[in-house]
Amino acid sequence: MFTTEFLDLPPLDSAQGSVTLPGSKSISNRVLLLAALSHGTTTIHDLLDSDDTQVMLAALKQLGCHITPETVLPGQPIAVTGIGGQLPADTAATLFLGNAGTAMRPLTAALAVLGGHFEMTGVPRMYERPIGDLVDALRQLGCRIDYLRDPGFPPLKIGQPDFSRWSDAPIQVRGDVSSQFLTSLLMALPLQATDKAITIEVVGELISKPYIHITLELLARFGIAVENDSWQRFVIPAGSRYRSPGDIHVEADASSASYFIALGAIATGTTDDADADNATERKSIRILGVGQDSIQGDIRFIEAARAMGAQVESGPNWLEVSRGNWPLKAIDLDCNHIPDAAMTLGVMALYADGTTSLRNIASWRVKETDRIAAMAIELRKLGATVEEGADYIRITPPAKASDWRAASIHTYDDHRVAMCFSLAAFNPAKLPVRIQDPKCVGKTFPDYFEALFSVCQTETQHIPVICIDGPTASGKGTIAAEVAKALGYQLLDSGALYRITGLAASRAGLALDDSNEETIAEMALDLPVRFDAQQRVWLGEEDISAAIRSEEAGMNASRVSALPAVRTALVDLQLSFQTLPGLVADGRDMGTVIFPHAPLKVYLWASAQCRAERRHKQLISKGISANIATLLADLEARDARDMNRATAPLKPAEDSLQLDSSEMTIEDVVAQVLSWWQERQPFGRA
Ligand SMILES: Nc1ncnc2c1ncn2[C@@H]1O[C@H](COP(=O)(O)OP(=O)(O)OP(=O)(O)O)[C@@H](O)[C@H]1O
Ligand SMILES: Nc1ccn([C@@H]2O[C@H](COP(=O)(O)O)[C@@H](O)[C@H]2O)c(=O)n1
Repeated sequence: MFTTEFLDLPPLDSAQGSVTLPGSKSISNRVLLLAALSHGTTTIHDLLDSDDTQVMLAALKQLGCHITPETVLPGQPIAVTGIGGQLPADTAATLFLGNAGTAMRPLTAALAVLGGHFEMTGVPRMYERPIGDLVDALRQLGCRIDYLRDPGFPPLKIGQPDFSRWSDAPIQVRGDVSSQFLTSLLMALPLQATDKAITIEVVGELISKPYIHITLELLARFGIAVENDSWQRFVIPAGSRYRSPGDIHVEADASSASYFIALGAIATGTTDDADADNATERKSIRILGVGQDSIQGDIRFIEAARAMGAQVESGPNWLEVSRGNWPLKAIDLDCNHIPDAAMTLGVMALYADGTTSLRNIASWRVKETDRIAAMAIELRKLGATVEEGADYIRITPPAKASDWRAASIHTYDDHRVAMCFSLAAFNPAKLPVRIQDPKCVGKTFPDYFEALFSVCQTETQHIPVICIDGPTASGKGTIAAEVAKALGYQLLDSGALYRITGLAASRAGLALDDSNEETIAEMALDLPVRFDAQQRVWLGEEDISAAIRSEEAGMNASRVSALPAVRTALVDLQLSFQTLPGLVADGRDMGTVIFPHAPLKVYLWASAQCRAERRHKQLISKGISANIATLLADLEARDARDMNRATAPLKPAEDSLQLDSSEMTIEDVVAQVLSWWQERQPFGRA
């Protein structure tokens, strides 16, 4: 997951490949709660690991459920042993539910029926999301719920219910604000329907019926067969008792699929596809984990995408999408049946041939943010003309490529805003798009951007590179790593490649001079080298991170790096690091030879004395004894060799910015490089 302040998406060209989507949030949190309320142990496969499921899991643990393993581990099922329909008397807890509506509302209902003493808390936005209709419904039954701040909104205090006041009358709940209120009642009331049936009556038109469909399907899997009378009355039968189904699989998130369906519709061809008949390969995006058998309502996003021009094929749990009509066709659609996925249509509208109207979306206003307002503001930033109303949005795309704007998208702590606006990076003006606070995707799809980049292609020249060159111990490696971290970019420590080559050659007993130039170059071409996520360096199965960092390894690197054939052998490997979303490369010739067109080149230096002192401190801190005078002599020798060799000598690129870091702290240097970088972006300062 990208945890940077912002993520800059370079202009993207096309997309092709296959993605496996994470589990559905709606199904994951429902299954977790149902498993928790059941008798027995439920083994849940493919559970989503996200902010919202994490708060649910934490709450269930607080309520005494046994959960193994304690956190969701990739590829591993999670086992939840339920409380069997009742909590120990006087259970008390304060539950923090973040901004997870799928945790706050159903848990409130279940705990209000079970009884105990609870405080239901969350993030500030949760305290702006209505819950009054659910509380009113539960109070009809005799549940005790108080508002701790504003009436109608969390935080809430839950006490011991008094069901004696309930006359068996149907429980009434509004259906036109959020379907989560009805879902919450449907999941909580079986706990009370042990002796007699309970009827729920919906007041007003029920919105988002597909989400109720998911709830009913899952209730059936846990032994509760609710009678659905035309979506207006729901009867929970007498004798209801939650029973674990044993194993249950969570299907992939159909709302998350919408971004990749849109990607297929927008980006699997290019506008330059003049001679499609001769195209040898039909590009497509294959989506794994969800398909035509999905129980999720948002799977009907496919119909809307087809109406706009997407070509979609499907199987039970897969979809394959490619571009059909181009530009996309503008549509006018009642989106009540796909409230979440419909946001994606808002961004697809940027690529349409006219004005797209998305109607009946009032529920957008009470989601993670006011989504109608958010979409309108951000789409306008990109150059679209937008009209918004209480329950609709109308989007007219920029008239021509030059009307598009490079925008910094505010994401309102709303995962869906972040994900759908990433699709604006395919704009015909080839402008980058900045996504602020990209980690908000953690709510449902923590690795969304990684998945996106894995299937997107763009011209190499569009993938930005920041070069940091300079003499030894000037701080290049340290600064490059920090800058890459701040921007979410890849990191190339090119010196490590020469160090590895030097190590491998000296281990092979070769003299590191031109008598072995070709042999060492061949070794460099075939190095089984790998950098892992912890920045460790592997040569085959051996972790050589420490071995290549000695002063001797640095000197050996300097020797092999003076051999032109070795330098040539390592070029392709270095170029291969230039991948989405961008690269920070440190070395001696990054700006002069390897990435001559890089948009920012920094030549970082410091006085020799200062560098010798820094290296001395660095070695001492690692427990390696060192002597400043010797270090100074060694680094001056290394500088001389690096600067005076015939091929790719160390020197500032003509268009580089020089930075003397002798009197600067690491933080100062990082800030300076980032500030230079910002100055080159079209978004202005973040
Ligand atoms: N501006 C700075 N102020 C103080 N110390 C610094 C500064 N920049 C880097 N250092 C420290 O100097 C030491 C050397 O830095 P680093 O290893 O990043 O240099 P380098 O240029 O990559 O060296 P080499 O080319 O030998 O790999 C590290 O201990 C680092 O923490
Ligand atoms: N682009 C580069 C990077 C490094 N070298 C040579 O490797 C030596 C070790 O590099 P470090 O950055 O890890 O210290 C260095 O002294 C250079 O001789 C290079 O030539 N080109």
